[in-house]
Amino acid sequence: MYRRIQEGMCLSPPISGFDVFEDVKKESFFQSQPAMLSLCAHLQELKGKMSGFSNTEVREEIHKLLQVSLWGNKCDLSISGGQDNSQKTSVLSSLEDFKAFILVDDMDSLWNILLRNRDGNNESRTRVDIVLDNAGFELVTDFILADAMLSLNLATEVHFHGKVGPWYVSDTTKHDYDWTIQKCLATNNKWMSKCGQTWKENLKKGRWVYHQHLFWTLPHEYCTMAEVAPDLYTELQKSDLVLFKGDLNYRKLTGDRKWDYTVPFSEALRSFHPAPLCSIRTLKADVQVGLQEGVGERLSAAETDWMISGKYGVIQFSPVV
Ligand SMILES: O=P(O)(O)OC[C@H]1O[C@](O)(CO)[C@@H](O)[C@@H]1O
Repeated sequence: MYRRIQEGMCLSPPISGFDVFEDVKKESFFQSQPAMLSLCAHLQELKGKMSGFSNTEVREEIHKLLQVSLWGNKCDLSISGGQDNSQKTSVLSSLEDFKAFILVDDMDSLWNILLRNRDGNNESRTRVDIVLDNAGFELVTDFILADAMLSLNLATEVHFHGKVGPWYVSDTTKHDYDWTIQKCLATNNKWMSKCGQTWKENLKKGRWVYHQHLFWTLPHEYCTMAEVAPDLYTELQKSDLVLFKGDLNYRKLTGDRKWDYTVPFSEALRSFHPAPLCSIRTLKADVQVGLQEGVGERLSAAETDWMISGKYGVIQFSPVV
């Protein structure tokens, strides 16, 4: 359907470059602004005190921001049919309450990779890639996470991957990416504006890099990437850690199959192992692997819509196997 819409636009010059979802995406950004402001203030405060942080404190902070980025994935405009689905309240203050809804949390595995950079010598490089999902609140949570990873010396460069055109209503395009940074920079809130400034500089200095590839809007499951888009697979192989945001990425990682809940994530990925990777996803479609014995059955008995409501989430890691 999204390709059909895109095709319709492409065949209608002079509006072939028009994003039919632009207005709802912008509206969702503005409606989430109070929640974004509190995150930006939190990040700047963190930067002010992090020089004396122990590794344990750094771990705790980055774990918090990973969870913020996870819950940011609740805000997509395809699950709400384009209706307001913005973040109205600060996520940070709710993290403890939300913990029970994280079905898999592989933070330890992520930490082992990120710690290598922090403990390494100045010449070591750690590249983290983020395969983006929704613009609006979720994108800002991804920026906050990426900024913190650089500032806390857990990574040296972050590469973002976006869509070539409008997709699943709110998915991030290059225009959304640049627009969001520019809007943050131009706001009259000092913390948000400072964030926007840093993010613009990160791009200029090559600490942040934006990529786009047609593959992300093609129907292929990711285990075919090496064959269908070898250039993209080779690009991901340069990464130390690839974070896949959102539900649709999870469906394509696991091939949207009816896996048993307990099948290991690495197995469900089949031949897709370009680099260590992690899915950060709230559940909106009926595929889930890597659960402890009995968890899926227990949830199914208690809540018929647990796999599609966006209430549950995973931070699920796979090493290169
Ligand atoms: O933005 P996300 O997290 O990838 O979610 C997209 C998901 O939303 C839906 O369009 C509706 O729930 C799913 O079909 C799709 O997997």
